[in-house]
Amino acid sequence: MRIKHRFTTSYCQDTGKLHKTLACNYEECVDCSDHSCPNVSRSQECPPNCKKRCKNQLSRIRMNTIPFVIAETRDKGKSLFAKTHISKETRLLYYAGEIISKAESLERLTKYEAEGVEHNYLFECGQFVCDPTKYGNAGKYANNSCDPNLETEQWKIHGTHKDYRAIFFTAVRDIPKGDELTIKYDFECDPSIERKCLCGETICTGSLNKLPLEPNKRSNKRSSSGASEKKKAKRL
Ligand SMILES: C[S@@+](CC[C@H](N)C(=O)[O-])C[C@H]1O[C@@H](n2cnc3c(N)ncnc32)[C@H](O)[C@@H]1O
Repeated sequence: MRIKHRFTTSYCQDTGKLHKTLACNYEECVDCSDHSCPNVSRSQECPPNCKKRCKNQLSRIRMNTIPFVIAETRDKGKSLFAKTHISKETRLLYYAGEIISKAESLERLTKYEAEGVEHNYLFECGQFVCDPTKYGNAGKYANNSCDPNLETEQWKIHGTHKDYRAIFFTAVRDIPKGDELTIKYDFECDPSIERKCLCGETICTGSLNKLPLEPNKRSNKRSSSGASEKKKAKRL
């Protein structure tokens, strides 16, 4: 998997707005792999000059072996499949593509539609949008499921725009070899446009769009400002 991360001119013209993380020097933190690290607990990457054993170097770490392959499905185009057993909590992928403004993403959506591009790859990344349609990595082939085995997390990345959030795919359960790797899209778009979900799960909602919650299923839980809260990413 080669990561091609392109930043267009709309991105980060003002270097004063870069996100700079401080190195973690908390005594309780051993290797920045859990919430004893203040950066991990704020969902932000440590800087390159953090402690020697720092494991919170998300955008810089490369996997030795890629545990998935890209293959055709029967009715949903291409998808990702586990090449080996994947353990719960394995961070699999950094969603890479051109980083563009939200305004430009709307223009591109119209353009792609006119060009007959069959699939939508745009992903909201904080105040920006990641567009891997032409330049990106394997992340673009993750299909939707109503019972996904990957979750999407948003992280602040050292040295990128302060309002940009990188999207990572992480296994939410053990995934057997051969299983399709899926995320939940919750497309935020015109609800009058029907996007039929073909995930085949028994709990399938039938739609790729974000559906309004039924009143009795609404959670009373408030989003705390708790730093350890994982932030879900959004599809466009
Ligand atoms: C990010 S792409 C995924 C890769 C895509 N299958 C391909 O071949 O390039 C998203 C698109 O895949 C299709 N797709 C993904 N999951 C689907 C599902 N559960 N049911 C129907 N179509 C799906 C839709 O066309 C959607 O716009």
